[in-house]
Amino acid sequence: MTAPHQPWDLLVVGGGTAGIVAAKTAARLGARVALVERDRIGGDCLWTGCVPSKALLAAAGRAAEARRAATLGVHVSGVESDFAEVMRHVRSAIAAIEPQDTPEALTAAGVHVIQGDAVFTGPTSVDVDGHRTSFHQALIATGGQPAIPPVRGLAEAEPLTSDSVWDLDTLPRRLAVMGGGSIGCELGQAFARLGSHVTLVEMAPRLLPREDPDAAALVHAALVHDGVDVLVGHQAVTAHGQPGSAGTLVVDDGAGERKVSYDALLVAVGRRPGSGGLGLDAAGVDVDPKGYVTVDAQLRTSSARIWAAGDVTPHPQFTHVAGVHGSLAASNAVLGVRRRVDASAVPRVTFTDPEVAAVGTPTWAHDGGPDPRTLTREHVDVDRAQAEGRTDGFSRLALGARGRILGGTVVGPRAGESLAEVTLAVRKRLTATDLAGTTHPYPTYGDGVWNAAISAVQDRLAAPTTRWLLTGLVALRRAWSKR
Ligand SMILES: Cc1cc2nc3c(=O)[nH]c(=O)nc-3n(C[C@H](O)[C@H](O)[C@H](O)COP(=O)(O)OP(=O)(O)OC[C@H]3O[C@@H](n4cnc5c(N)ncnc54)[C@H](O)[C@@H]3O)c2cc1C
Ligand SMILES: NC(=O)c1ccc[n+]([C@@H]2O[C@H](COP(=O)([O-])OP(=O)(O)OC[C@H]3O[C@@H](n4cnc5c(N)ncnc54)[C@H](O)[C@@H]3O)[C@@H](O)[C@H]2O)c1
Repeated sequence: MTAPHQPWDLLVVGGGTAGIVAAKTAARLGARVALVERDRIGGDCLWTGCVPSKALLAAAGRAAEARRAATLGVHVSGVESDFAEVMRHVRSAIAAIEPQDTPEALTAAGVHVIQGDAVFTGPTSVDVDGHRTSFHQALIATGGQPAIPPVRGLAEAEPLTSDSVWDLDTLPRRLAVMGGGSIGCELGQAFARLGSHVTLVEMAPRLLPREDPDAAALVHAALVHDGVDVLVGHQAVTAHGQPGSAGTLVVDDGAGERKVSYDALLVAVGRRPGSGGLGLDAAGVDVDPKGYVTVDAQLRTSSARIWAAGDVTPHPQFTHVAGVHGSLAASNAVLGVRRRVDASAVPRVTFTDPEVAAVGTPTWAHDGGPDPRTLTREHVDVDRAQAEGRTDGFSRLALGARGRILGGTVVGPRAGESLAEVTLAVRKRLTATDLAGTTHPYPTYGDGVWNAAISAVQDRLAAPTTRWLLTGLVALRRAWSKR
């Protein structure tokens, strides 16, 4: 291995989104940068996460659209999906995006790529497959892996995870999914729409436990409409099955056990951090009890020259967070500046149909707290939704003092796009009046958020003092007009 510039200004461990963005940022700033990746550059998002899941959802969505077209008077007969072709589409989406993330692309951006497994040997050095490399600053961006919960027989059954589900070449007739979070709901809906009989098992009392309950209820209804057997409040107790073959999952809702037979079992109950085997003790890097690398607001670890970003830290596990944090940590590391993480407006989208998009302060009472002040525009009152026959959604804003927009939840087609302005509003501390005074194009789903904001202004106009003032002004004007 050649190591022309040791010690590196920045050595990045992990070539997923956090590592790639960090390495490119540091190189752009003029630093001498190396990135170590043990597998494929691109990480979870490109190979097994966002890209394949959204490509699969797109195919499944087309099938659902074709079936739903009859409600608008368009009759499409014989809708069939060919799983092998669908998976070809998934792979072609990956192939189209991959060139941005190849070793050659990184080299062209000024990053030295080292293929291998990195292990820290001290606070300023790593070993990559036995070769010592030293650094002034390093960034840990090693992501995570799917978690397998300690359910009897589960590990032995070798279930599918979000890592391996993409290797399927035939559609499972019966798919059991453990976990009703983002992955479980997205993939459960996609497989159901493509023709699997899906049973979704979630131990919490509702799907998407981190989202507004009204949003979760709409997703639940949509999944049931797609033919998914949704079992909320069910804990998996035992799995009976051999690797790669049919089996049974025994689930319990507290009142009794029930057997779910499957041809394939997908486990989607969260991820664990990829901090094991990295030699973090030797580097003086602390992890929390769950194994996440602890970082301060500048993304510095407990070791002065080592930083961390992405899924290996306790921050929300999203590609956009990994990228923004990778860039921030890299500039702090190589410039010595003190940029801090801004957690006030981190948007998230679950790409089910309808989509669930949310940002900022929750739009529902949570953690035992009081109901927040919210304003909701149901999509039955949004003209675009009516025109498209897609009224299963809403736009909801959480407001603080003087109408400041603190958060929002949008549910509906392309809700993630509608959320962009709410994210900006939260980050820039805008008020409902700011949003209400901004002309929105008609007819769009954005009308939902706009009209929620307008109703906040209308509520203010209806307050007794304002009402009294306005009535007085109108009366004066009337008197003046009569002169
Ligand atoms: C099914 C699924 C769908 C998702 N959909 C979305 C979505 O729609 N939107 C969204 O925002 N997020 C989504 N996510 C989450 C998103 O994929 C992750 O948050 C993001 O990819 C994390 O990036 P990262 O750089 O932190 O880690 P990773 O992408 O996991 O990269 C870590 C890299 O480090 C390498 N590595 C680990 N240890 C070592 C070592 N010792 N030496 C060298 N290299 C090492 C690994 O091989 C890997 O390439 C999804 C995730 C899944 C699983
Ligand atoms: N659209 C997106 O942005 C997107 C999509 C997919 C994944 N992701 C990221 O990937 C991460 C992992 O996704 P995930 O869906 O695996 O995790 P998650 O944390 O979103 O959901 C896991 C779900 O599994 C349930 N669960 C836990 N143990 C269980 C058990 N033993 N039996 C039944 N249910 C159980 C939990 O109550 C929870 O609802 C997410 O945190 C998210 O950040 C993002």
